[in-house]
Amino acid sequence: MKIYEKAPAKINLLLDVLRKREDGFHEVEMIMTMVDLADRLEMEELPRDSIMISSQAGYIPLDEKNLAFQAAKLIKDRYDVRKGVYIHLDKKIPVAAGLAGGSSDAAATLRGLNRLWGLGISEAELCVLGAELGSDVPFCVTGGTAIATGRGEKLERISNPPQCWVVLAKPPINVSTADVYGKFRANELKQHPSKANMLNAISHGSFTDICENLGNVLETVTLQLYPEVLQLKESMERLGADGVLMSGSGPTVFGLVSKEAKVSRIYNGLRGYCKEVYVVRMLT
Ligand SMILES: C[C@](O)(CO)[C@H](O)COP(=O)(O)OP(=O)(O)OC[C@H]1O[C@@H](n2ccc(N)nc2=O)[C@H](O)[C@@H]1O
Ligand SMILES: Nc1ncnc2c1ncn2[C@@H]1O[C@H](COP(=O)(O)OP(=O)(O)OP(=O)(O)O)[C@@H](O)[C@H]1O
Repeated sequence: MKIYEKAPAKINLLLDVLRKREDGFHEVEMIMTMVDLADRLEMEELPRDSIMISSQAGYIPLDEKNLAFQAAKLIKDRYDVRKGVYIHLDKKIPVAAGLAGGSSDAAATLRGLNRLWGLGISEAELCVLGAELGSDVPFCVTGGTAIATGRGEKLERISNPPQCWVVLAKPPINVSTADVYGKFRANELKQHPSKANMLNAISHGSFTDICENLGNVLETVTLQLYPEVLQLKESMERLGADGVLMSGSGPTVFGLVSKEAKVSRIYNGLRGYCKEVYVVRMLT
């Protein structure tokens, strides 16, 4: 039997860091949602007890370093499954982009193998397993729109923001999440984004207020390290996006756009100097 799972990319509408914890992670407050740029995973049982990964993307690891491999191994070990699986990853989400591509593949693997092997694991338990693989994985298991706290693994589901266009642009640089958190200084922060205002905007379905209250404190690090990310933000604003923010630790910048008529102008303007530009919809 073959099964398929979609692994969508996430964006952070709000990302605040409260403090560094004793375990080295940071206590965060985030509001996350999904967009319809997605990897596609195909999973098929193997006649022997092993995990095999393939992908059309030549630039990701296909061994135990792959997050989908790690997810398959975790679920096999924890539930004592003595079966093998072949997983093909059709990568569409850019890698190391701040869009949780690897985390979403891991989450899709957990959901898919739960189905393929009929394990009957609850979504809450899949999230607990996911947290062992990475801070963004639990949110990728549930999807939707959520407030994420703790190191990102504690989730509270909220209503989806109103539908809009999302233009994603990734400059050709690789940003390490660990490096960005490592350089972040909470005590030097002048302003925190307002979670209350963003929640109010989402609950009222106010696109304008959502755009006004976007905020990501990790921009203080990534924009300093990589001025091209700041330039990309400025270009997107100049080209007419309604709200612009860096996603996660970057370097991808997203622009929220309400009117379809504006989208092609922004896309064409960015494509002049940025090769990786995507126009997608919010997943609602
Ligand atoms: C930037 C975000 O993508 C926003 O959604 C996440 O906070 C990061 O999620 P992630 O990539 O799944 O992160 P993990 O794989 O768990 O951690 C990578 C590294 O980022 C740092 N890290 C991550 C999450 C967190 N709350 N505090 C941290 O300090 C740690 O140094 C960790 O070693
Ligand atoms: N299935 C996978 N897809 C993409 N990258 C993977 C995968 N498995 C492991 N990796 C490795 O993980 C690293 C981060 O890739 P990923 O695309 O998940 O980053 P990201 O979008 O910045 O994630 P996040 O937003 O959660 O920080 C890369 O160095 C990549 O080689």
